[in-house]
Amino acid sequence: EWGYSPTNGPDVWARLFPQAGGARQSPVDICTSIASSDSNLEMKKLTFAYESQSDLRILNTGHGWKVEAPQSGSRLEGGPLGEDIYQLEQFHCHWGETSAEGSEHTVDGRAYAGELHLVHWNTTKYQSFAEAAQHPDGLAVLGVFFDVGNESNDEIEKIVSTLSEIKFKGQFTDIPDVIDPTTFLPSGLGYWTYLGSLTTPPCNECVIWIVYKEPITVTEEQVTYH
Ligand SMILES: NS(=O)(=O)c1ccc2o/c(=N\O)[nH]c2c1
Ligand SMILES: [Zn+2]
Repeated sequence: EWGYSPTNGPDVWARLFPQAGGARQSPVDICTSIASSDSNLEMKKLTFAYESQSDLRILNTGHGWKVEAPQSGSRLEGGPLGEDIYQLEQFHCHWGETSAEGSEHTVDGRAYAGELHLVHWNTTKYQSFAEAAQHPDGLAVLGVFFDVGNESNDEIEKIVSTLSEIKFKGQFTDIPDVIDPTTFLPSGLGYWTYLGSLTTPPCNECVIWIVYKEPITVTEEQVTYH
């Protein structure tokens, strides 16, 4: 089973998952000095139409939590996504044992306490998430960094408050509340974008990454697993 230890971590993933050795692998370190601004991206604003989600299930993935949002009406389009419509499939987080680390992307070498990924797939061109994941423009993932501060994030609280019911990998439970994914987005909507991959096996090179520059604030408890 893949993981993050020296014997099963990213350096050996390519043995089992050949795409992990590819040319557009994520995550990356975002070097802000060489990131170029693209004027026509500003023209085609990134727009999202997120609906509040109910009847959501949360899964302990063994590396964090994942909330499935199948058949959700939440859509993403514009910006670097051309003319295609991308639909929210799931959102999940990556975090660490301390708030000093946990994010997958880093910014000028700096890691954040965690990172939320809102995973969308191209419903204009493909018939399923699995099919979309086989194509270079199949997925669009929004990355939002978590910064640790004094104010807790109410929407994240609705999620992490259920984790006590799914202590072990592979366990599911229902989220009783309604979740509004727009509340996960920072107020400043500036982002970096690049063509990359799934950050975990099978590491398919199918992701248009959109990483927001501004982190959202959560508390220490909300972003470290115990
Ligand atoms: N962490 S990530 O790049 O957002 C991501 C998104 C969807 C994924 O599906 C996966 N296996 O089926 N890995 C994976 C990683
Ligand atoms: Zn992820």
